[in-house]
Amino acid sequence: MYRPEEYDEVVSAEIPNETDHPHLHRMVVKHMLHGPCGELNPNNVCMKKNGTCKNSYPKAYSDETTQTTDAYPIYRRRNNGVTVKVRKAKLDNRWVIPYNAYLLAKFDCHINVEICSTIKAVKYIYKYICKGSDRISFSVSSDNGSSLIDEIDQYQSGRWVSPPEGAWRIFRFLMSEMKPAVIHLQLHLENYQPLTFKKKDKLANVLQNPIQRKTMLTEFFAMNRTDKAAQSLNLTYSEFPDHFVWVQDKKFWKRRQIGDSVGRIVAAHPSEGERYYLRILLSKVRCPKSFDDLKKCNGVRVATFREAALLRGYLVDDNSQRLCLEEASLFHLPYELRRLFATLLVYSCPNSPRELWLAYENAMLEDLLRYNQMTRREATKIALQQINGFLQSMGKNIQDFGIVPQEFSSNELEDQAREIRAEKDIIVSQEDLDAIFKLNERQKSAFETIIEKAYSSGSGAFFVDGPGGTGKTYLYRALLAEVRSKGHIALATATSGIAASILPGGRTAHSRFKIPLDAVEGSGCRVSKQSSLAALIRDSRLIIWDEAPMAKRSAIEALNDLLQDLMNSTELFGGKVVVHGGDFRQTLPVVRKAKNGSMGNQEVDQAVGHATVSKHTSPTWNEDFESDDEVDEVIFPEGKKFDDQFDIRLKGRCVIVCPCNGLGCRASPTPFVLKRLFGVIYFTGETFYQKKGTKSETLDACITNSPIWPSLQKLRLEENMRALLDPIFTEFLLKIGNGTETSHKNDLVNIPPSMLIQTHLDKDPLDALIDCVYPNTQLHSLTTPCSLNRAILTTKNSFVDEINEILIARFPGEETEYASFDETLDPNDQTQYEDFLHSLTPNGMPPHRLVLKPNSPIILLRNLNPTEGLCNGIRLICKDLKRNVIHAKIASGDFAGKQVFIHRIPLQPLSDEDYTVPFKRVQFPIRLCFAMTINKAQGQTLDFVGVYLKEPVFSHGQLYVALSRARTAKHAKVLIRPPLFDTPNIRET
Ligand SMILES: Nc1ncnc2c1ncn2[C@@H]1O[C@H](COP(=O)(O)OP(=O)(O)OP(=O)(O)O)[C@@H](O)[C@H]1O
Repeated sequence: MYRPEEYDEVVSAEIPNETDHPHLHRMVVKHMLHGPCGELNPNNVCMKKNGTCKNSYPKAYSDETTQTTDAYPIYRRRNNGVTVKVRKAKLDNRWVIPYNAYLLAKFDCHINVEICSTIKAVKYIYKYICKGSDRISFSVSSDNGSSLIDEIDQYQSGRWVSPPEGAWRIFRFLMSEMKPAVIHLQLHLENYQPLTFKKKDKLANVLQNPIQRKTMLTEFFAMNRTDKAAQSLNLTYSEFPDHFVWVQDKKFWKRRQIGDSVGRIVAAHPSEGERYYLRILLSKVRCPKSFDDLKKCNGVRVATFREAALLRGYLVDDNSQRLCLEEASLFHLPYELRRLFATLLVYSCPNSPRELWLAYENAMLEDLLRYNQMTRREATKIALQQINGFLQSMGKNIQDFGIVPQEFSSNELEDQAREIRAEKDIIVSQEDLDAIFKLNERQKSAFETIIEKAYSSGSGAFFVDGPGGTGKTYLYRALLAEVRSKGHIALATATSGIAASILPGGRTAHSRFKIPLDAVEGSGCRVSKQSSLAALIRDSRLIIWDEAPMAKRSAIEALNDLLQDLMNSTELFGGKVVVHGGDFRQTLPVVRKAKNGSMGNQEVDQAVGHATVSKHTSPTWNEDFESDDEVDEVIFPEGKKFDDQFDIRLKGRCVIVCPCNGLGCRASPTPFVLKRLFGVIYFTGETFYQKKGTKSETLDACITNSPIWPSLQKLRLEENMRALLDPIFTEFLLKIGNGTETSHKNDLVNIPPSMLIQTHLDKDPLDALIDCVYPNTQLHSLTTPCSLNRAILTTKNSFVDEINEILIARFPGEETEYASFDETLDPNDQTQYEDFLHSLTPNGMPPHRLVLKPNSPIILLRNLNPTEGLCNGIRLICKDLKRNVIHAKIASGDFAGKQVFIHRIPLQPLSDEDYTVPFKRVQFPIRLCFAMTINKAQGQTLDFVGVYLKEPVFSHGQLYVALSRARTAKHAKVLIRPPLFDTPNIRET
């Protein structure tokens, strides 16, 4: 479909090379170029009245192909100086029309090619096939300047059949083909199927003819009733065409022998009512035997498909908060019920909180009335105070929800001493007290330095730096135990919820000090000087902030300002003893590439780095990298000079650089991973992106750039305590961590063969890995929950899902399926994209189809209520799986053993995720966690670690994090797939 005047065909310099396209070897490849237009040829047919090309040629140069938010991608057009002459004009890469070299070479003719880069571009597949030069509008006019203009008369629509099309039509060749075939599955309510009949047919006969009444849907039900194969396959309606073929003339399904197809139930709009709800049921319910069967669930029969969808949990029930509390109240855990009520208020925004409170007031007061023998007023006051406490830890106040009865004044529900009492109530474990005497030399020296300051009432600001496993957490626990056991207050905080949950009484620093999540320079903590929190902070002897390198420096500076203000002192941190800690080696969250300049969520909204790099000074760019716009210059640590060996290897799109382990160099994040800088390997994470367009903000973001940084006393831990039992393994880990392990071409490092799963055995290697990590005895022990201190770690969420699916199928017990309700933000998109949205599992979101069994391990994906242990990354064991609430037990960290309720919440993909259809998913914020990503495992010590490398790790740092979760080499197994010869990062010796 082209117009010869518009496009030219030339042999261009951009012939794909042999490595990219081995099949093109020695073929002459022609490329299509847009004919010269604009200044080069103002009369070209593509020119619009305003003097621009209607196809926007010449396009801009671009180093890489990138996907844009609208339909077309921006293709790679490198400014490599190569030009070709076309009709006397010199054209370069900006004029090349998207092409496929193979097709051009094979058919030797013009063939336009576009990449359908987004779901919104799919329409082009259909549009381009149906549109074209065979239909035109044309006008006939004479040159004699006749004044009468009759547009209707003049304009005609004509159809032009070209000779090739004529030939194809005469010979009945296929004009287009679609593979695999998409089968449109009929959708109709009972007895509402369309009937076709001829004029002369008698209606009574038509109605009585059983064949006439048959449709794909009625026969799908019939097959499920009668056909053994259909029953054992247990399929949904959309899956049915994968295994059966519809015979249209005889109207029956027969077993598929060859080929494949995709089943799509025809769309129904929510406004169609029952037909829409029938479609929801048909897309989810397996092996339904009749319309009536769809209306039954757990022995209950309802009257409508809507009710059935609600009953099965496929729709958000207006009543869902009530049902959730109803189900949770059956467990008689009133304290937990109060916490659940508070999270429901915050996350599910009920229409009438007061009615909800009144309906479940009795259940929520049960323990206070029965065991504490309080009056009803006293019990209500305590319950509301507690609920207010939960709400306040989530940044809300009970007064915002209108549930407080009039007889209570607002002051009455503010428990002034709550903060201090809660801190004093923290139980110091014997284990932590014993740790004080088990500290190694470095830990002991750090411990004494810090404690000496804490007891002398002198000021002290520290940074505890040590590779993973050197006992930083162990040291913090010993410090907390020492101070608390003497009756003093010690505040334990961390940047992320999961790190906070490992510390006794740990809270995220943001929630503890009320630091705004989007803290920018000068933004203050929201703590009033008269509040109980202010009193608590003033009273504290010690403040610990773990994972400080992951926090923005503005947050740490905000704490400094807060303490100076509360203590009326200009000393650093108001003269308090504050211990920061962390490990610059591990994979660190970095600022993501955010659309519209907005930041990602708190946990990924970080940036740490220690050098910036400029395009002109960088000797070797890895061409695979996305973009280098953000980089201006290299700032090296003092005394270090640029080294010719300096190799910038850009893996993924990551940002962490650490030339000096965070001690002393200038820090500034860049969108690159710098490797081998001054003989040290630097690390990066999987999916961290540089936020675009706000470089200066990001450069400023990290702790090492703060004026506070030089004043922090650095305490170093060196001995790896996690792997103490296996010194050879420890040494190997440290070498990987420090980048001194011998690496080969493409940064390959050798993994000791004893740690590898053999891939040449008869057994499927993934099965072998699974068996190592979860031997049958572990998986099938119904009495004790599956051991959670084991995990398979891998690089991507898609691999995590693959392993979780295998393991949940093997796990004993009856499965419960929770389907999410996915809603497009634009209601008009709902019908079109609903099925597509179900297929997505964006980063940090639960899947559409969540399959769980009692005792299966899960991981929480949101900070529901960190103060109560419900933080992002915490692992739990499912106990009871109710329709609207999951009763679970916290399995790790300081809150291990605590029973909690989890409810559905609305979740949206992070704003920086590139989803063309913005949507909201209502689902339980959890995932299975037999397997998890390496990044999620950071900071945890595991009894057994399986590392599944379906693709190479993104960096040695990631490998280091994965392996260092184990204590000995015996407790870590690595499966490298595919076999290693061409895997870039890891190889077997
Ligand atoms: N002095 C010690 N004596 C005995 N065991 C120790 C000691 N120090 C640390 N450990 C143990 O070593 C393991 C790793 O320690 P810890 O988790 O404190 O390290 P970390 O530096 O915080 O690691 P990461 O940075 O990976 O979170 C833990 O199992 C801990 O109990």
